[in-house]
Amino acid sequence: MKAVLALGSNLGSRFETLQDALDSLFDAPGLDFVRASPVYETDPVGGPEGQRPYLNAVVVAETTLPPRTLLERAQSVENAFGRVRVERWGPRTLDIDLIVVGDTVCDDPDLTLPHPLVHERAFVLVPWSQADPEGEVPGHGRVADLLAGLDVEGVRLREDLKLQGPD
Ligand SMILES: Nc1ncnc2c1ncn2[C@@H]1O[C@H](COP(=O)(O)OP(=O)(O)OP(=O)(O)O)[C@@H](O)[C@H]1O
Ligand SMILES: Nc1nc2c(c(=O)[nH]1)N=C(CO)CN2
Repeated sequence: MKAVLALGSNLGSRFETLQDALDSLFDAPGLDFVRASPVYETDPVGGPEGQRPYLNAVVVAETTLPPRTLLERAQSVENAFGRVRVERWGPRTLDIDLIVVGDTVCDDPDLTLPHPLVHERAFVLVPWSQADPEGEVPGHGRVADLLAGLDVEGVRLREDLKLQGPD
């Protein structure tokens, strides 16, 4: 089944972190790379004032893994790359969200699918629509239609940055 994962970083070497995270996600069996979106520089949504912009991208994959196993994989990659020792409890350099996993719908606090905020997040929907123009959010409809109602001004293509498929 198809899995769509969203990657974000707003601290440290943001692009390097995204590329390393992508490579690690596909380092073990059960998850096959299909396509990475372009990279976008995006205004932070929510959170504390004065944050740096994020780099965001979306990865489309095929998986045989159950959604929870995929979440564990994503979390272990987050833990491997996701913290810098700037300060204790310092902010994360990497966030990986599961956006959709096939047509799985679940409403557990540990794993909500589709991701509960995807339909309002231009920083996910813009890259997703580029990587997968036919994408759909179960229960919400086509990515392209969801995007039509959103303000995309804070989401800027970084043509100079391109994620490679996993080594
Ligand atoms: N679809 C999902 N993808 C990733 N994590 C999820 C999902 N649904 C629920 N979670 C849970 O959310 C928690 C992650 O919280 P975290 O602090 O990373 O939120 P966040 O990524 O900062 O915020 P947001 O959820 O708004 O993107 C994890 O404990 C995880 O179990
Ligand atoms: N632009 C942008 N804003 C965010 C992001 C993100 O990835 N990009 N992630 C968040 C928590 O998951 C909160 N806000």
